Amino acid sequence: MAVASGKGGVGKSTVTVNLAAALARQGKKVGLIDADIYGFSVPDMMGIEEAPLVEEGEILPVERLGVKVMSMGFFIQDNNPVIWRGPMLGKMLRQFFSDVRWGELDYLLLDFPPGTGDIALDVHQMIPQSREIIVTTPHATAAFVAARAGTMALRTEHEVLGVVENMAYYECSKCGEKDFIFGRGGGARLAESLHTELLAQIPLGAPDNHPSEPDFSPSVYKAEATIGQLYDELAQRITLICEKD
Ligand SMILES: Nc1ncnc2c1ncn2[C@@H]1O[C@H](COP(=O)(O)OP(=O)(O)OP(=O)(O)O)[C@@H](O)[C@H]1O
Repeated sequence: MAVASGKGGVGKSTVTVNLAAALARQGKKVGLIDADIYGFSVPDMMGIEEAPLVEEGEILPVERLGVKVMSMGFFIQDNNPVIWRGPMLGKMLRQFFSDVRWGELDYLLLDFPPGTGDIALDVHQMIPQSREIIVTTPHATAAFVAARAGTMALRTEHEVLGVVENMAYYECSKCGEKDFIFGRGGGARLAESLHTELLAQIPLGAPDNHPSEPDFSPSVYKAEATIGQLYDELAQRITLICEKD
């Protein structure tokens, strides 16, 4: 299941790690590939500091919050940039499928790089049966650019499961009033243009986590938080769609 976006910075990685954690909370066996090879951020978002172990020539994914994670970030020292051309990226990604001991999984999530570049195309060709979730903000431009990522999925005959509108609104903690800071309706319009569903609207808000907590994951909302519950509902909707087939 690939998570894609048009523009960068709309929260695609945040949605991927939280959806993965929510699926794991439901007892699903979940893997996550950080396929954003230039802009990897999943290890940092999940607070993973350890490197994966290698056993009998296979890489063991790092497990966090019940999610098995693999990222280019595990093989890069000191936050150095990845300076590779397209074919190398595809090769690396292929290794994430072939040389990693995933074990049995119910869901393997892929955090795509933004846009419709080499990696997105590689994955489309590598796993033709993959399904896709498109993340956008409510802003008209973000939704317009995201439509291209959605159209790419449709052209490569990937099923689009639906749209997640992130940063949909800000809810005042005192009066509960919703403020639609980035505009309204981008997610719904995008879903309509792709003939799919608007799966969730996630508001603005930082996770309430502290480094002293065990398994500290800076970008993962707790299950009991309002946004954590929205991710649980998103995970339920997705399992309903996927498991009815
Ligand atoms: N609902 C939200 N509320 C508040 N901050 C958010 C929310 N969603 C994402 N963010 C923050 O916005 C920033 C961008 O998010 P993220 O890295 O997930 O976006 P992205 O689309 O994956 O970016 P890129 O395309 O550059 O990889 C991060 O700092 C993240 O913590």
